[in-house]
Amino acid sequence: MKKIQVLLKPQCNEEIQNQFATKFGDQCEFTFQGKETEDAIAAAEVVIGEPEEEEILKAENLRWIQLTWAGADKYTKMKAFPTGVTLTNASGAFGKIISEYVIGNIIALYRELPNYWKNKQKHLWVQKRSSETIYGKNILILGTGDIGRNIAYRMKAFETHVTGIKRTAVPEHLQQMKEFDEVYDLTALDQQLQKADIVIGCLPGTPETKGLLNYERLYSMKKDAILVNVGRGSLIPTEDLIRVLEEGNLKGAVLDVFETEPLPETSPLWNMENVLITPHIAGPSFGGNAGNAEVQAMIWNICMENMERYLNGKKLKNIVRLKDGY
Ligand SMILES: NC(=O)C1=CN([C@@H]2O[C@H](COP(=O)(O)OP(=O)(O)OC[C@H]3O[C@@H](n4cnc5c(N)ncnc54)[C@H](O)[C@@H]3O)[C@@H](O)[C@H]2O)C=CC1
Ligand SMILES: O=C(O)C(=O)COP(=O)(O)O
Repeated sequence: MKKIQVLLKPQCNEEIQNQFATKFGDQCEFTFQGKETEDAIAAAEVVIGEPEEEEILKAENLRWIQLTWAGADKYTKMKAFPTGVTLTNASGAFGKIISEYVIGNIIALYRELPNYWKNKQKHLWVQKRSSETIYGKNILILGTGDIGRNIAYRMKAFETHVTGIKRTAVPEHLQQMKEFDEVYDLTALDQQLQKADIVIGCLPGTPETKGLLNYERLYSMKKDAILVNVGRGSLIPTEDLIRVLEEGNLKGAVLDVFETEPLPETSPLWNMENVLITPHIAGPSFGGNAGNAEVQAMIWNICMENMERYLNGKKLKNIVRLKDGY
């Protein structure tokens, strides 16, 4: 029997390589990271990881790409994504780590911790009056997927009121999604934005989410509200956010993702004391930074479960719908 050619793009230690070989070696031949030749790319039926656009176009036998990221926008935006190739993502692996990032940064902003970090460097003992709590706040979470639910679940421990916004009409059973106090579809966004103390974006980058939090919507938020974005930067037009912050119409922001990444050196956001910025590290996979062992284990589990499904002709999990970009 001819073996299925599988290209594994992310860094993949010996243990993982052995697991793939032991589980699937009878049916598959693997090319691991760093060993990918032109021939291996052309022959690949399956790619696990994030192939470059030109690799996808060269892979004439390609049937399935299993991303190790949750965000699929790099691929759904491709003009010539080959028909007949199934795209699946790694949603399910990032919720826990990102929710810790979100809560930690909200507390840092509320208690003005960066100010104390600066003072520490100067050996300065200066007490400020910033003592805002998460307790009792209205939290609005845009996107009720893995990340949104994990944030909601943890926010409940702070005795908050948590509202979720999802894409489509809310069936009755979802109106009672246990992590949320309330769940609405997108038509409720404008009304809910006005009530929230903390708005958290954990939406995929799609044509529908692009520019959703525009100037008018940001302006409609409470003046002492804060905004967090850990989904995709395309949700918030940067110029609109800068304007609303410069006008003092938002208390502050926690931003891990941006319309343009890296965030340009000249962006006024860098100089704003009430804006916390990180360079797209909230939910690390195998990218530029070293990553987190638990997250990576969850990603490999998703990949291996789907590999098993693929080989057994079962429906894959986490299929990304190319037509609406998510
Ligand atoms: N900052 C970082 O390091 C990371 C960012 N991400 C981003 O976070 C996004 C979400 O990740 P997961 O929660 O794992 O994905 P998920 O697929 O589990 O959840 C996405 C949620 O967004 C909702 N949604 C989609 N389009 C919508 C719309 N137009 N309006 C309202 N709701 C909509 C869906 O209903 C779903 O509940 C990813 O697509 C990715 O872009 C993911 C991992 C790391
Ligand atoms: O999974 C995603 O969508 C991410 O944004 C993860 O990004 P990273 O792997 O840290 O480059």
